Amino acid sequence: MDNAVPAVAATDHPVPNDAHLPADLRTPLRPDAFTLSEEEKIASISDHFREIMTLLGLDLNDDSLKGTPRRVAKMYVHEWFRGLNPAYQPDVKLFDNRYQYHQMLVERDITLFSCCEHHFVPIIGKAHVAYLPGEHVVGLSKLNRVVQYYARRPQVQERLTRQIAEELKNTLHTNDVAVLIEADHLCVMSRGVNDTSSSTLTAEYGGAFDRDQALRTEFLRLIGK
Ligand SMILES: Nc1nc2c(ncn2[C@@H]2O[C@H](COP(=O)(O)OP(=O)(O)OP(=O)(O)O)[C@@H](O)[C@H]2O)c(=O)[nH]1
Ligand SMILES: [Zn+2]
Repeated sequence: MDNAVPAVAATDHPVPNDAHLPADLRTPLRPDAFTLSEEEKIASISDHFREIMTLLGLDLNDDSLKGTPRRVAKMYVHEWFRGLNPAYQPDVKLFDNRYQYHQMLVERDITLFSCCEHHFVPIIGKAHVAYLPGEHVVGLSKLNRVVQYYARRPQVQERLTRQIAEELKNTLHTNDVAVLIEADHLCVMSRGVNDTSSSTLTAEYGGAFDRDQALRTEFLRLIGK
């Protein structure tokens, strides 16, 4: 269950997030990012969100509104931004490639829900990932979990794309990885330019996908591009 919350405090995992990624790909975090427990973060975010609602002029005594600050705080910590907490880093299991399957494996149309770090509104789309198996194959759902872990943070699409690709290279022990993301940014659709028809595509190609145009073309064909 993606949204299940393990009974651990953030302080149980005081390792810096993304330490295994190249420095330019790490989500910018404060050194004290993991000193508060999840419950302490929820309590404090809730207080601050109550203040925002009050400043907007809303009456927090209203039956429908009074639970909103804590609702939003829980949503931020447990759902939208759970990927900031290394406790939720997926445990990716590899299996021996007993079948000697060495062609491309594509996991396409992975549901992607993220949040624009400039406006804190949703980014909604799909990720398509592919790799060339060597000695090992990966459990399929783990590809979706890696996408979701990095998506559930304040993001820009370019960094998200490269974080997923880098993580897959590390865990699958191969550079032969492709990631393509197509997404709608609510900051573009619902405000600012108010464009509801444009969408954003980003791609990262590693190893053979970078070198071999035919392989890239095949990947794009398999995901329907
Ligand atoms: N490169 C990139 N830009 C993004 C992403 N998400 C949002 N943005 C852009 O971030 C930019 C922030 O620009 P600003 O000019 O500071 O913000 P703004 O005044 O709200 O800009 P407008 O959206 O044009 O109204 C905007 O152009 C957004 O479209 C993303 O994933 N990648
Ligand atoms: Zn935005």
